[in-house]
Amino acid sequence: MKKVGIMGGTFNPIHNGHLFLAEHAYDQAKLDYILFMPTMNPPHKADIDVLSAEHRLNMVKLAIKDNPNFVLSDIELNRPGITYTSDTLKILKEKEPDTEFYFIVGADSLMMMTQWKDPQTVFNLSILVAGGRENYSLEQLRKQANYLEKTYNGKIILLDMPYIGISSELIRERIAKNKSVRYYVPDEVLDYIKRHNLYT
Ligand SMILES: Nc1ncnc2c1ncn2[C@@H]1O[C@H](COP(=O)(O)OP(=O)(O)OP(=O)(O)O)[C@@H](O)[C@H]1O
Ligand SMILES: O=C(O)c1ccc[n+]([C@@H]2O[C@H](COP(=O)([O-])O)[C@@H](O)[C@H]2O)c1
Repeated sequence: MKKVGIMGGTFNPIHNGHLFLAEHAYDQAKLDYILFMPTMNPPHKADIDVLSAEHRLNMVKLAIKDNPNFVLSDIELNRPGITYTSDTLKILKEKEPDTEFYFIVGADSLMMMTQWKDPQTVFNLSILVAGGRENYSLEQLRKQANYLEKTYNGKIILLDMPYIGISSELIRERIAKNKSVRYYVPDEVLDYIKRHNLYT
């Protein structure tokens, strides 16, 4: 059975923490490849002024272009309205019923999952792969993973990986303060941000 990862995110902008998480998921869940899937109208971020989908998409393309295991998916960008993961998984599963999907998240997303739309469908149609993030202890993650597995009869793989203290918010703040974000994002993403004068 084909095993396909989904790395969903607002990617405002994509950064090395996302790539690091995806690489560990690829390796530890033994995935065939990973779809990088930028959201159009991210749930829970509707009130935040998010950069245009075009810029976010272009930066994702640049960040993953050298890795043949990372593939861009624009299916959430082509859907109007708020894009919920349960709906996306239904579409993907209908197209490829024999593929096993692995939805990749960081700790903050895992902690919020009971508030997602229709988490039961997410667990029915995918295996969750979760990586740690600073501010969340392994103990907290294990507890949440156990709770979700029991409540939704789901499966969660907790990744063994070092925590990377990078967030898109931190990058936006640093750029606004004229601080370097070199090595926070791939060099080509950095060039793109500078060329288009983003987040200043
Ligand atoms: N440094 C990181 N380590 C592990 N997971 C991460 C990291 N950064 C982001 N993620 C995960 O990647 C997914 C997409 O994240 P998103 O695009 O919202 O980035 P973010 O850095 O959390 O953004 P923001 O700071 O704007 O909230 C989420 O599931 C998030 O938990
Ligand atoms: O479906 C939901 O209700 C839902 C709620 C919050 C987040 N998500 C998904 O989780 C991924 C990470 O979200 P975010 O907001 O941290 O970028 C992204 O693919 C979102 O579409 C999904």
